[in-house]
Amino acid sequence: MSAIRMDGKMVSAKVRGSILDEVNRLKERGVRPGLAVIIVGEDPASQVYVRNKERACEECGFYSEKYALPEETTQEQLLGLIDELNRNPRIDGILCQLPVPKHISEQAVIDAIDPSKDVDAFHPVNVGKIMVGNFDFLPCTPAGVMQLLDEYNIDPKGKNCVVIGRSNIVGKPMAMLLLHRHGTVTICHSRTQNLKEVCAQADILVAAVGKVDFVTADMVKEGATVIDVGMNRKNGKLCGDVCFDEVNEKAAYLTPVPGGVGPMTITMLMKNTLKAAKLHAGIED
Ligand SMILES: Nc1nc2c(c(=O)[nH]1)N[C@@H](CN(C=O)c1ccc(C(=O)N[C@@H](CCC(=O)O)C(=O)O)cc1)CN2
Repeated sequence: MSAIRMDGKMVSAKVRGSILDEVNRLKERGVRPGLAVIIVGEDPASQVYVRNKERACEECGFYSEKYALPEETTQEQLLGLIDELNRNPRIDGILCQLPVPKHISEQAVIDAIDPSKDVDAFHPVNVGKIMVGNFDFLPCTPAGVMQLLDEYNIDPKGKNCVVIGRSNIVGKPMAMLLLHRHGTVTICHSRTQNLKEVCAQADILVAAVGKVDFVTADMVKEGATVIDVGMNRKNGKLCGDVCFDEVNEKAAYLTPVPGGVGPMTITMLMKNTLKAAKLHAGIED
C-alpha cells in the first residue's frame, strides 16, 4: 500500500488563512506585521524563495520590503542595512536569505539581527531559548515539520525519531523540537556508523542531507513516517533526499518534494512575523 502524502500546500493554505484572519483583527488595533527580506547576489533558487516569501506576505496581509543587493555588496554595507532595519518601527521581522556570498560571514549577518526581529530564529539568543524550551520563534523548516506532524496526528512522544543531518538551520533544531515533544531522538551525520540500521529503527525519519536518492527503502521501517527536507535537482527536476517511489511503498506517511515541507517553511516564517508584530505591539497570544 502507498504512503499517505503529507500535503504541505494544503496545510499551508489553511494556516495562512488563519494568519490572514488574525491580521485583519490586528488591523483594528492599528497593527500590521512588516517583514524585510534581504537577498544578496543572484542565486536562482534563492530568488524563487524570496519571491515566494513576498507573495506569502501579500497573501497574509503583511507589509513587506525587499532588498535585492548585488553580489559585490560588502559585509559592512549589509550590516549597515540590517542596523537600519533593526531601528525601523514598520519592520517586525528581518531575514537575510541564505546562503550569502562567500566574502560575507553568515554568522556575522545572523548576529546583527535584533533577536526580537529574528523571524528565522537563527540568532544565538533565539537558538538558546529553543534549547531551554522558552522561545518566541521557532526555526521555520523544523517548525513546519512539527506542524505537518500535528496535522496528520503523528505524535512524536515515545517514538524513535531519527534526523539525518546536523545543520544549524534544520538538523539540530529539528532534533530539539522532537525532543521537546518527548521523542527519543538520534541525530545522524556523515560519520555515523551503521546509518542504515539506525534509520531502519525510526518511527519518524527526517532526511535533511541535501543528496538525491539518499534515503532508500531498506533504510525505512515498515509503517514509518518519512519527512523529506531535501531540496535537490535531478535532471533539472526538483527532488528531495528520499527515493520517493520505493519509500512510498514502505512508509505509512511521506512528504513529497515539491509540495511537502517547502511551503510549510514559508508559512512558518509568516507565523513568526505575526508573532514578532504582536510582541512589538505588546499583545499577548
Ligand atoms: N534565511 C533563510 N535562508 C534559507 C532558509 C530559511 O529558512 N531562511 N531555508 C532554505 C530555503 N528556503 C527558505 O528560505 C526555502 C526552500 C524551499 C521552499 C519551497 O517552498 N520549496 C518548494 C519548491 C520551490 C521551487 O519550485 O523551487 C517545495 O518544496 O514545494 C521554501 C523555502 C535555505 N535558505
